[in-house]
Amino acid sequence: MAETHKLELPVIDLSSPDRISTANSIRRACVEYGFFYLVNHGVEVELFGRVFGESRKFFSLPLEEKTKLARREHRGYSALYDENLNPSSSSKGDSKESFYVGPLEGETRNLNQWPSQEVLPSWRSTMELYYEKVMSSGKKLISLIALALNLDEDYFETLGALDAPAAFLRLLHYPGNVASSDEETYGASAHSDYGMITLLATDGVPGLQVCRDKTKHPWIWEEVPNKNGAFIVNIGDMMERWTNCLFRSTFHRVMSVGQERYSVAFFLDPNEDCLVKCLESCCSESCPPRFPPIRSGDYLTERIRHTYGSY
Ligand SMILES: O=C(O)CCC(=O)C(=O)O
Ligand SMILES: [Fe+2]
Repeated sequence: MAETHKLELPVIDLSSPDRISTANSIRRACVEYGFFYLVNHGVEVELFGRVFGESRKFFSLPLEEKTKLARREHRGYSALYDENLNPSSSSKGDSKESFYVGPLEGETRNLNQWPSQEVLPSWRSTMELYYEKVMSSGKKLISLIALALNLDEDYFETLGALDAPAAFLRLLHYPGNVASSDEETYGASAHSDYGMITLLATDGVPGLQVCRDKTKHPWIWEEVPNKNGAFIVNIGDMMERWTNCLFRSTFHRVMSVGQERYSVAFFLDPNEDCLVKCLESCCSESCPPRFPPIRSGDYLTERIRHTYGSY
């Protein structure tokens, strides 16, 4: 792989007592990059270790064991090449396998699929704990994002966006040894995330790249190095729409570096019934709303259907 420039993303401290200055930094980061590192977020390094350990155990199971939990209702196992985020780039699909965990509360909680207790006894409790902890960091971050948008810090809460949020945990495994024939193989081909915000943890193996200006051709890709213990946070398309394109949902991809890689993404999306309407604080006479209001659930279902061919 040709040398790519390493991006120095802004670092946001979630526990800083100076919330106004933190909110200002978040605003700059979301306008300029759509990506930043989040530190002092409250999820312990030890828990990251356990989540990556359990993830490795699951993906090491025989394929027929994993296939018993094949993805249904956007929960469970999705095998290598199942997903093609960018159909125009490679016909084969992305060389990654993944596992989705959906909301742990509310009516849909029973749709989750779990590896059997006999095979992986600590798996479910580890993932549930991680889900809760990242959710709590994510909610704190969203109150700072509200401040960054010149809104009350509980704006999204009051709107109901954070009641039973449609948040999905996604464990990812890039085998790294997939023989690349004549076409380039992507771990994850170029895409932007669909939702509000994503909090990503990786095992430190490189490969994540962003394209800061998708309108400029040819696309220029820059590497996002891992930062130990930090989340890599990015803005999704729904948030871009909500902010009338003030915040960017930045294109990114994962290149295979010939090395196995694990990562864990947490897609924090609002309650399905939440209406996503361009925020007044992001609109003006010279910059009117660019999108009509849309129900969050309808928007996401449509996007997921487009990627997988079904929900
Ligand atoms: O694995 C990574 O580093 C990124 C994964 C990603 O972009 C995604 O699942 O949306
Ligand atoms: Fe992504």
